[in-house]
Amino acid sequence: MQTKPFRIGTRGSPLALAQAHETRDRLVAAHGLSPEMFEVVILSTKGDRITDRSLAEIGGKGLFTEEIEQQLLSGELDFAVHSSKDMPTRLPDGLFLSAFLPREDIRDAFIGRTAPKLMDLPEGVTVGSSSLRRQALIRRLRPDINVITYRGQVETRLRKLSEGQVDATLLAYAGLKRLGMTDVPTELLDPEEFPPAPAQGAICIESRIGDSRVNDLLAAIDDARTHEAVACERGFLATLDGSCRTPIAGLAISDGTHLRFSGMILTPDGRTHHRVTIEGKATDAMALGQKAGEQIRADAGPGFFSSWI
Ligand SMILES: NCc1[nH]cc(CCC(=O)O)c1CC(=O)O
Repeated sequence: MQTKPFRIGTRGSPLALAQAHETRDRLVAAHGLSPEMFEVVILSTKGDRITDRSLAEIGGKGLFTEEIEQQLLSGELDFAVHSSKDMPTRLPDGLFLSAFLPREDIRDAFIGRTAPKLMDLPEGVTVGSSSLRRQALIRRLRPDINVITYRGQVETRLRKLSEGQVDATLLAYAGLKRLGMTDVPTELLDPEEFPPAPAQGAICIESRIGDSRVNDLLAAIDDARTHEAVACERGFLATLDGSCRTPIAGLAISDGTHLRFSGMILTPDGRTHHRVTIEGKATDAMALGQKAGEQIRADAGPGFFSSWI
């Protein structure tokens, strides 16, 4: 019988904490353990400390995970809870994404101050977003709109919006739901027109390869359909994403047997985009995502990527 609590690593933002607590609650319920068997350990990451520049500028993904992964590798943490969307496609040797919680709503939420819907915003207004994908999708649908980079925790972004720094912003509906802020969105965007980021809305758990004590514990709360869908989306991302500078969207849906994936890439100005759709066996999830990535790359041609990078 284990007596020392499992140490769960997380960032300290309200959203990160909500995700760590949801994971702990599910483990407690699945195993009939006492909540004291889990200790939530808060770590500050470079991505939390640097808030004045876009993620692409300061080095992209990895900024939210580096410090946490070091502590996983050194054994100070037993596992870590993350937004799968923030995870680099390549993890440090010795670590893997061992489990995924059932996925939340995958849609982007539009939060408008001067109009409730993206397509109803007055001409030439300013929308704040830090995501290259959201910026490009906005420009595609509303080329007249001025898009500015706009970072910070959910609460900070909403405060800046209410202070009038921007006319509207976009956030993942999943995050707002987990924070109990379901009344904040003024529109939920159609995923056909406004496809989500790969892995949006999915909480993942990262742990050490070969740590069977921890990985057996985590296996009980792994949601297979989410795991397959995110594996496919990350396969797509890994095939395309050399630089973190390409606006990429992708969504897979698995019914446990069969999986269907749709992906999209855009130029940052939103003027050009390409789409791909692929279907196959859920057990081939990652290979399907990679194949979709190769297809869309071939369809776009070399000029697509070299036009702005
Ligand atoms: N780095 C930002 C980030 N990473 C995960 C989420 C939301 C939750 C999710 O997609 O699971 C967010 C905020 C947002 O996009 O609004």
